[in-house]
Order: sequence, then structure tokens, then C-alpha cells
Amino acid sequence: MSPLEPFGARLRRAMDERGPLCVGIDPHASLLAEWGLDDDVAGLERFSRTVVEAVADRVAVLKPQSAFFERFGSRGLAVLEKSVQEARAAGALVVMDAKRGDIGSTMAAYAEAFLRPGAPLFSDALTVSPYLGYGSLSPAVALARESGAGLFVLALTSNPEGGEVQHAVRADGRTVGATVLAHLAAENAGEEPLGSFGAVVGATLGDLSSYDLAVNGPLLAPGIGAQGATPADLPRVFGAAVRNVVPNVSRGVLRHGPDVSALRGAAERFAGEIRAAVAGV
Ligand SMILES: O=C(O)c1cc(=O)[nH]c(=O)n1[C@@H]1O[C@H](COP(=O)(O)O)[C@@H](O)[C@H]1O
Repeated sequence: MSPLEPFGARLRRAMDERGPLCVGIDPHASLLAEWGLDDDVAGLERFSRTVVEAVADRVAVLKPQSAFFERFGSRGLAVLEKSVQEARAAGALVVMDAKRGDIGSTMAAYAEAFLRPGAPLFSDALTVSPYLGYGSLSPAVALARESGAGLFVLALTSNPEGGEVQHAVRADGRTVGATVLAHLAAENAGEEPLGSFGAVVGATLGDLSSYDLAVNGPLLAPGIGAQGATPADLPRVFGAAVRNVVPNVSRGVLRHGPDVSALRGAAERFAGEIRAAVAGV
């Protein structure tokens, strides 16, 4: 299979054409109930299909959260495979949110599962954890480069517990989070129009001016909506790097289902607020 154009270039184009919003596919049991669906594989499939139908032809990125599919075992994974394929066919880039992180040949196997074109769960990008050491991700970096896929590496996560690891100061005086960002900047050096190796940086984190977010790669920013951040926070949190931010909203959109036009309306409202917030920065 011929390699895809690099993820960063494909993402930049999608963000320019469709706006930067990423809608999460997070089929929480509580949302299935709110949508009048059973907490079973049929409910999962209906939920996921509906989100894809509503927004995959108009937002830049869809981000299925693997855990909600894994909960149903092999049949849940079959739904996930189909959702990824349908979302990509409708023109969205798919970021698989599986937050994988392991060492050596095991990390290589995770990379094969998600980043090898033709694999059943092949996705445009994968979320990964660098907390076994950034270098442990090298098999995934190598395969992503070969395939034209990307990674989103957890740098400064949106949850309050993340700080005890990510803000910890190393012997060289840098924080752990800043070190992850520096690795990504090195990975993306010289890439145009945008590197393929992104950071996850929560939109909930307030002033991040002490961090160098200029990694020449995308910044996936979860936390808008249910976790309390708003599109208006983006310029304050990200400063000049806001141009490379991919804001993720999951429950903030999904709670408007199951009606397709209500889901679309919610996504369009967030997209409009994001556009207004970042204009002129
Ligand atoms: O990697 C992620 O996507 C992620 C990182 C992070 O720091 N915080 C975070 O909330 N997420 C994911 O982003 C989504 C947020 O969902 P909502 O809070 O419903 O918008 C979930 O799928 C989380 O797993």
C-alpha cells in the first residue's frame, strides 16, 4: 500500500477547509441511556453510526475513545473498526484515542495495530503515553513516519491529577511536560506545513505561558464542554500556538443526540465559537 501524504499536511488542510474542531465519539453508558439506547452492542453501533452520519462530512477530526468500544469485547471492536472506516470514507481524519504506551516490541505491536495501513483499526493518528520514557515510543514514531500517520503524545493532560507527573521538575530544571514538548519539537523540525507529531495539552489548564508550545505540530486540546473549558479560553491558554490547536469536544456535542440535526447544530455552534475565539490571534 502506498504511503499516505504525511498526517500533519493532511490535518493542516482539513483544519483550513473545515475548521479545527475534533468531535469525540465517546459512547458513555449514561449517554446511551439518554439517547434511549440499550447498553449493548446494538446501542453502541447505533450511537457511533449516528455521530459519524452527523458530523464526519463536516468536521476535520473525529476521535473515537477506544475504551467505550473495548467494554463490549470483540463485537465492540468490530463496531469501532466500522466507525473508523465510515468516518474516514466521509472525509474526516480519525484520531484513535487508545492512549497506548509500552516498550520495545510491544510498542511496535501497538503501532502495527493502529498505524499500519490496511490493519483493521488503522487510523490517521493515535494517542500515546510517553510516561514509560519518550524514547519508548520510537517504534510508533517510525511506523507513523513510514505510513503517513501521526501521533498525539500526552504532554499536559486536562485532568487535575496529571500535574504531579507532568509538572514535576527534573534534575536539569525542566518539567517532565516541557521535556515531552521538546521531544516533539525535535520530531517535527523542518516539517511543512505542519509536523505529524502532536501534543495533547488540556484546554482546562489556564495560563501555559511558561511552556514552549511551538512544537511545529498539532496540539490536541480536550476539556472544552463537560470538563469546564470554553472556546473563549483557547487564546489565553495557547497564545500564538492557537493556530495549531485541534479543540476536542465529546460530551458537549454528544449530549444533544440522538437527533442528527441537533448534533450537527451543537458541533456547528462550537465550531463557530472556536472560529470567533481564535480570529485575529
Ligand atoms: O487524549 C485525549 O483525548 C484526552 C486527553 C486529556 O488530557 N483529557 C481528555 O479528556 N482526553 C479525552 O478527551 C475526551 C474528553 O471528553 P469530554 O470531556 O466529554 O469532552 C475523552 O475521550 C478523554 O479521554
